[in-house]
Amino acid sequence: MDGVVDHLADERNKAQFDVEEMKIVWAGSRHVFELSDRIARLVASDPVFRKDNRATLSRKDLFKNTLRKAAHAWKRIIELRLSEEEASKLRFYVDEAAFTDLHWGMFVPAIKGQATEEQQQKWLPLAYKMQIIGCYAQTELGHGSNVQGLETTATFDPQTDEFDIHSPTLTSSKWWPGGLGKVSTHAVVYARLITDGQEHGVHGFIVQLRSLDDHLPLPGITIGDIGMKFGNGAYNTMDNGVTRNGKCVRSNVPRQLIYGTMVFVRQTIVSDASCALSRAVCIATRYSAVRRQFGSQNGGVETQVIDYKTQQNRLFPLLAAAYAFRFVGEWLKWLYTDVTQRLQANDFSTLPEAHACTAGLKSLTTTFTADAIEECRKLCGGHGYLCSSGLPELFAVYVPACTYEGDNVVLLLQVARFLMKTVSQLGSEKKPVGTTAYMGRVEHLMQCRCSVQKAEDWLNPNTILEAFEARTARMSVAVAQKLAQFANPEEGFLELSPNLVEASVAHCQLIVVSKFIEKLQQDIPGKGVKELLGMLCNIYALNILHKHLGDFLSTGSITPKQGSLANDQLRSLYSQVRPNAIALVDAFNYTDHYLGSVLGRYDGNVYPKLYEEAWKDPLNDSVVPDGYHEYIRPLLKNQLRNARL
Ligand SMILES: CCCCCCCC/C=C\C/C=C/C(=O)SCCNC(=O)CCNC(=O)[C@H](O)C(C)(C)COP(=O)(O)OP(=O)(O)OC[C@H]1O[C@@H](n2cnc3c(N)ncnc32)[C@H](O)[C@@H]1OP(=O)(O)O
Ligand SMILES: Cc1cc2nc3c(=O)[nH]c(=O)nc-3n(C[C@H](O)[C@H](O)[C@H](O)COP(=O)(O)OP(=O)(O)OC[C@H]3O[C@@H](n4cnc5c(N)ncnc54)[C@H](O)[C@@H]3O)c2cc1C
Repeated sequence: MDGVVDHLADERNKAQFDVEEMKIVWAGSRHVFELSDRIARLVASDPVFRKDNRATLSRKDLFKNTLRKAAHAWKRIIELRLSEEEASKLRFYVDEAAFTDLHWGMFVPAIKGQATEEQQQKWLPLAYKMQIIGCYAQTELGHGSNVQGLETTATFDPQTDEFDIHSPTLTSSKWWPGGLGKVSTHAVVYARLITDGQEHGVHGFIVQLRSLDDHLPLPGITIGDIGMKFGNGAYNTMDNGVTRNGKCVRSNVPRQLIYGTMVFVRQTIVSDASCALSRAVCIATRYSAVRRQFGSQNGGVETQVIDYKTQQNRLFPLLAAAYAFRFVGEWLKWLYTDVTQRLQANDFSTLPEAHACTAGLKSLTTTFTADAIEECRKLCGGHGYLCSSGLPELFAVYVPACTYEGDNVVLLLQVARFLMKTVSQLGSEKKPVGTTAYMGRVEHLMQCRCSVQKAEDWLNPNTILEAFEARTARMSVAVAQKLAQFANPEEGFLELSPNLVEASVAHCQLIVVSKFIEKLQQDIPGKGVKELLGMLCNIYALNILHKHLGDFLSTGSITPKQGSLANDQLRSLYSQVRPNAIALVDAFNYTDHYLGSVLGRYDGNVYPKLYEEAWKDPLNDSVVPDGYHEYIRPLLKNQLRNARL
């Protein structure tokens, strides 16, 4: 900030905690912080990675520019001999949806997780050196959610020792896979395995799509892009593809791990939610401190909009959620690593829980984040609607996360199946463990009474936890009892699916709250850091309680009076967080390049930069617009004539 006026300096001076230590907590470790900081600056200082022109480029120019960036990123990775961790951070800070996301994020993990040793030895070195580029081709035009309903077939021909991959219908065309449309040379294709005329369910196959010499599709394969997607710029940097296949390569697949790549990616999506959410919150918080409206007396300064309680009531729960998702993401990563190690030892016991947690938390965090980005746009008033605020593009790029890698409702129904199974086993030998361990105390949770008598009582983590556990246990048991009344359980499941989804949401919210509370039990150094995190944890929990008051009241988990006291406590917490708000978003350590927002600039110098940015629009290249002579002038002349008549 040398030589630059910091318009947010007063705000930064108000902070009551050690921001540098908070940065380490946010990053996860000092090592990750230092690495991220170094790579973020490297990307920000490289002109090839500029992204301020995305909204105005045509689809073709946008796409070519993405290819250029991806090639440049790879060049820098090789030149600088970056490690896998550094390379993945570099792609993260380049911040542009591209085929590389699918190559590194799904193709490589699918081979690592599902291919045999021999197949891995053949394909992984090629993929690691980007001598082949891969994608994940599961979804078809006719089926996405229902994976068992995929139509593409893979028929083994013993004579040639090959699999014939065939899309027999229009609806069996692979439709959506990122990178497939224009770039990928290979794909992991999901298809129904047929041997000796017998079907064996859906399996993954590594398929070569394009020639490595001239990039033309191999014989029998038709490929293209599926067309423009939501938002200008945004996800249109990605080629999402359609193929219809002819022939191809080899098999792999240990049966239980077919869905493993989805578990892996859902886990990464939870961490990613905290990134997208924190980014939107950082923009809205900084701008809310800069923006002033009303409240001036005797010509004095007006009120910063961040000081309005309504602004705090909308913004601070989002800030708290960014931290909450960060910590639950850390925990989920641990859970995923643990289940992977167990699977390698043929221990499948924790797979259902890992599936339920990744599916449920993916759903919860992406739904919340997509809504929150839109809320941040509104929190920035009119200027939030400008592309230069960074928020429209962030929303357009982020919102499909509610759909890809499993539609969020479909995923919650998976959690519901897991919950109902857990409830049905209560009282049996099989004791609930892990995230459902609280169900083991179901008798207590069904009748316990919340002890809160005054607002401060809501600051006790055990009180919060018990209220959340009682709410979830009671909702789950109630829907399980209703299900038991149906002669056909599947029919009951369909009929009661809205209730089941609500119970799943409650269960997932409980996981997030409990993991935040567990985080606070760790040793966290730095003046005031733990105190601030404690406030955010309480805001996250009490805001959910407030928003879902109906659940807590209808299950009798709390009384109306206790609900009202929770709200009083929330207001008090907002006042305590207020002086720390700017420092709490500074702790995300985002560069202005990564934020990509005039409103969220670190120095708060919003107005001159907004003005400057507006003049850069191509429409302002000429004072009189193209089209004046064809369309405006004749109109004006006609009006003149009409007026004379
Ligand atoms: C590091 C960088 C990361 C980069 C990330 C880049 C992101 C880029 C952006 C976009 C990429 C997007 C990619 C995609 O979208 S890929 C396509 C994703 N598709 C889906 O997610 C489809 C969703 N559908 C399903 O997952 C399933 O089919 C289903 C679970 C909804 C339906 O299953 P069901 O009807 O129950 O039947 P099954 O026979 O299929 O299941 C039986 C049994 O298996 C359990 N189970 C299901 N899924 C899993 C799983 N993933 N893991 C473990 N177990 C699973 C299921 O619960 C049943 O169990 P049971 O009740 O005990 O029998
Ligand atoms: C940007 C983007 C990138 C993608 N990238 C890839 C990729 O790389 N590779 C790939 O293979 N796929 C990819 N996909 C596809 C994606 O995985 C699917 O679109 C997703 O899984 C949802 O499936 P669907 O489209 O079949 O939705 P549908 O299942 O058709 O959903 C339509 C509606 O029906 C509801 N619904 C469906 N089933 C049920 C049920 N059982 N009970 C209640 N409601 C139900 C859903 O909630 C939703 O409201 C991508 C999609 C997008 C948007």
